[in-house]
Amino acid sequence: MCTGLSYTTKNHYFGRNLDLEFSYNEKVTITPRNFPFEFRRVPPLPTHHAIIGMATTADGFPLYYDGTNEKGLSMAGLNFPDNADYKPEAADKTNIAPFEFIPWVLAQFDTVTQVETALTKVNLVDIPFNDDFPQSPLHWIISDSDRSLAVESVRSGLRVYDNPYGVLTNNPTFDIQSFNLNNYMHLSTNPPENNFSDQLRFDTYSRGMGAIGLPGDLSSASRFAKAVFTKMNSISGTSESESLSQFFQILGSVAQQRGCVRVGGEDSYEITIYSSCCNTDTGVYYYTTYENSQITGVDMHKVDLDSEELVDYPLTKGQQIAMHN
Ligand SMILES: C[C@H](CCC(=O)NCCS(=O)(=O)O)[C@H]1CC[C@H]2[C@@H]3[C@H](O)C[C@@H]4C[C@H](O)CC[C@]4(C)[C@H]3C[C@H](O)[C@]12C
Repeated sequence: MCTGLSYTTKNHYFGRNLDLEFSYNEKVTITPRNFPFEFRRVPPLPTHHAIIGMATTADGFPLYYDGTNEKGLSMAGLNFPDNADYKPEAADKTNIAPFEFIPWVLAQFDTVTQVETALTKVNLVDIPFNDDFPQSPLHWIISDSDRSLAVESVRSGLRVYDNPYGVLTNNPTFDIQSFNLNNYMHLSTNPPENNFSDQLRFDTYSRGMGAIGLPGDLSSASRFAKAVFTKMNSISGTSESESLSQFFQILGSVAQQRGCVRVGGEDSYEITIYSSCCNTDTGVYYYTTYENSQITGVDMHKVDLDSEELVDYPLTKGQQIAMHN
């Protein structure tokens, strides 16, 4: 399971939790403007926008999980098992393989609205990267500082939804996730009032009772409701420290602790492998990992963005403890 998030204070921030039981050796990866992007079915992009994000590089190609370009456009792929349905090549369409989708979008577009127009021609074609990296069932959140989309290639075709929450988790499809929120409209950040019966007296014995009923389990439908509630009610100052802290707190509200979600075998548990938060205005990509609560940052503008070579930074994974004595 995963959770993607877009959040605006003075600057715009975009990131995600990556929840999985193993790692593909992902690194913070910068693709500079002259890295030659080649695609399977559409023309290459020898020059393009620079990108920073989390990726596994294979055969020299950056397989992005999430990323932001130098114009502030961002995109993340999240698991979408049994619903993702990629198509055969179509002659009248722009045929993009799923693993190319993030690079193809971030390489050339500046805004969500531009992407939305381009998506009317896009066909997510069923071409895997190679035998070592078979097809992933994904859907995507695409955001800028103004708006977000959810993009899903399902049996009935490519579905592009306006995403007013700036949140994406996993199954079910985005229309059902949105509909489910109707069940939570009674939740409040204020103390509850007695609508139960005027013949009974109740005691608001604890703070937070207005949101009793907000799910706390780790299923994707529950994480969606929880992340939307937390984000929509989120209040923070506008400094970098306050904004970043709030962003990681929202992601923390739906993080996965080892032991709570068993997958497959005896000792296999899904955990939040990393949480990321990119300041999309400054191009600084911040992350924490399961065992490294200290925020680590990479500034895309500190490398030569006109070069042709990928630059990557292995994750700092152990705790960085600041001792007082
Ligand atoms: C599984 C990851 C999403 C996290 C998530 O939702 N996990 C929940 C798993 S489950 O529902 O509970 O089973 C996704 C996000 C990005 C994906 C990766 C990126 O798409 C980049 C490449 C793409 C290649 O086709 C496959 C390997 C891969 C390296 C992908 C592996 C995997 O599918 C990733 C890492």
